[in-house]
Amino acid sequence: MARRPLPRILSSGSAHITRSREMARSAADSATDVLHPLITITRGLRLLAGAGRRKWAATPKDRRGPALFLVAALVLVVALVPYGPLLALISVMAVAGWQGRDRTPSRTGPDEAELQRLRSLYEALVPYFSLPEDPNPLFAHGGEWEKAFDEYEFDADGRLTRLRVSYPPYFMDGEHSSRVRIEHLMYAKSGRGREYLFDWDEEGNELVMSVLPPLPTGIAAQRFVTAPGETVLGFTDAGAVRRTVPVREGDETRDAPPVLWRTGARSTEPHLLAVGRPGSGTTSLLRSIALQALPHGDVVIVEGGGTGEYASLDGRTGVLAVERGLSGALAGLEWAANETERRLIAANRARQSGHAVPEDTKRPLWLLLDRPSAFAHVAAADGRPDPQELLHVPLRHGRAANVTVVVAEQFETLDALSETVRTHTRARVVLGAATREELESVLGAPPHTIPTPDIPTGRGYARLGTGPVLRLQVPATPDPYDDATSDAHRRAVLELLPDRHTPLHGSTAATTRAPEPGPEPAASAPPAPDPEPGPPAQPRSRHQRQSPAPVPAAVPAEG
Ligand SMILES: Nc1ncnc2c1ncn2[C@@H]1O[C@H](COP(=O)(O)OP(=O)(O)OP(=O)(O)O)[C@@H](O)[C@H]1O
Repeated sequence: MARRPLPRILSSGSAHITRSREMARSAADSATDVLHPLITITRGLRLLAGAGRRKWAATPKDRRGPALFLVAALVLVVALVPYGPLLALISVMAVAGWQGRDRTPSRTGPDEAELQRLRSLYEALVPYFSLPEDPNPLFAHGGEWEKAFDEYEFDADGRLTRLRVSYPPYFMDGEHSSRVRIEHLMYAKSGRGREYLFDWDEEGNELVMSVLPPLPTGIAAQRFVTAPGETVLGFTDAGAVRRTVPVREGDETRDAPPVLWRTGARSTEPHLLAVGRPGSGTTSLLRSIALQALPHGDVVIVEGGGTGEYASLDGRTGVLAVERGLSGALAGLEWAANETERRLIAANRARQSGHAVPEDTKRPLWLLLDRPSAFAHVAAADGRPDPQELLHVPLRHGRAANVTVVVAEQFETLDALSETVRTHTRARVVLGAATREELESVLGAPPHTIPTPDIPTGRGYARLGTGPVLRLQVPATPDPYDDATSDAHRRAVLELLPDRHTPLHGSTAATTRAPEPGPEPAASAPPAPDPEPGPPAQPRSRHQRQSPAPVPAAVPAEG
């Protein structure tokens, strides 16, 4: 797949380095070619010298004198014979050249163990790829596996890394269950613990199985080079996407293939749902999205888990609220719904009167909800609406109003998500361990790989709308206040956090971390929307509501 070239400013540095590397490599190759005979003779001389040393060491001491005498006599004879020294030199060089020759045996095919693997895989596939009525079966017990496996590669440990299988045209490769059976069998026979890609060519009746290298886990949160409206969800395989972006990994900068999610008015998947098991990394994904959104937009965070994992964002410029309680969540989301409507009306009026759309309707607003299902039960018990109901307007009309909704939920509580959330979140991510059925139910299509059983945190799959299912590794974006976070990652996240717009006092910090014990006073909710599109009611984070603070600088201008 052709890659879109990077902007000159970004690519020129790395292109220069690549050119220099290529020049150095070709110079080294030429030098090796020229010096090859010398290298061979030197290696041979070294071997001869080593053999001589060993022989000398093995010679008993009482025989060393006569041996030395014999050698000296030989040298004398050679020196006296016409052309003796020259002939001796040529002979020594010839022997050294012979001794120093490259003796690595060139492999011409698989060894016995590898052959056995291929044979047993072939035998295992016979029941699936043969029919009793076939007079000339490609797959038959004791048949010729070479005809079915026309390309194969093994790694240094003798395990298959690539295999091209030709199969009979009557195999139902269009049926998902038939494919899955073959993929699981080949996975089991080729060695577990690695991730395999299965590429079915239905036209050519061929299947190529290849081992995928693990996705790099060393990329941490950083300022990614993206266009406005693009968010890096994570990184994927090199051939799977057309773009690359420069990333810092440790001390190195390299180009990596990102999974880019486009939001805003032209997005076809304006909202995202991320699903995973506990500890799979969905909170880190939301944190990563928030850090990328904040330089250009405002963020409202609703944390159903109530564990304070977004405390580092609380009170930062652009973070309009971090809500952990039901009342706060309801207030924040009600404001967001009103704000979406206000933006729509303002933009509509401007268009109708032939004016430019007001700037305050363009600033991206992000609603990040981590486990909103946690509120459903409390809300029902308390006779209050489920906060998810308030997502109806942002989800349905958010695209035109630059409002983006991101929901993270766990598999166990996925049923608690409302139909609106499911319908309108067309960008999907699954992180961590998941069965094929679970992956398919969230992504809408099965992945083409079978993942390893021990998946690193933040590893999963992404699918944007009806696009392909992509492998995904989310950049490490841990909670900088977590003691378990490494110094490098803490620094990386702290560097990206905007300044605080209000000082965080000790008592407030405590309350922002603790889950809300009960319903908050209704007074904390933002005022009801104005009948006319007017100034938006601003939600504030809990500490702001407790101690009235100046309206944050990042709050959209009223209009
Ligand atoms: N992409 C990643 N790279 C490295 N470590 C990660 C990544 N994502 C998450 N982690 C680490 O894994 C742990 C769990 O992550 P996180 O809290 O994001 O998971 P979660 O799915 O939200 O789980 P929970 O709901 O139980 O908090 C944290 O210690 C976090 O730092």
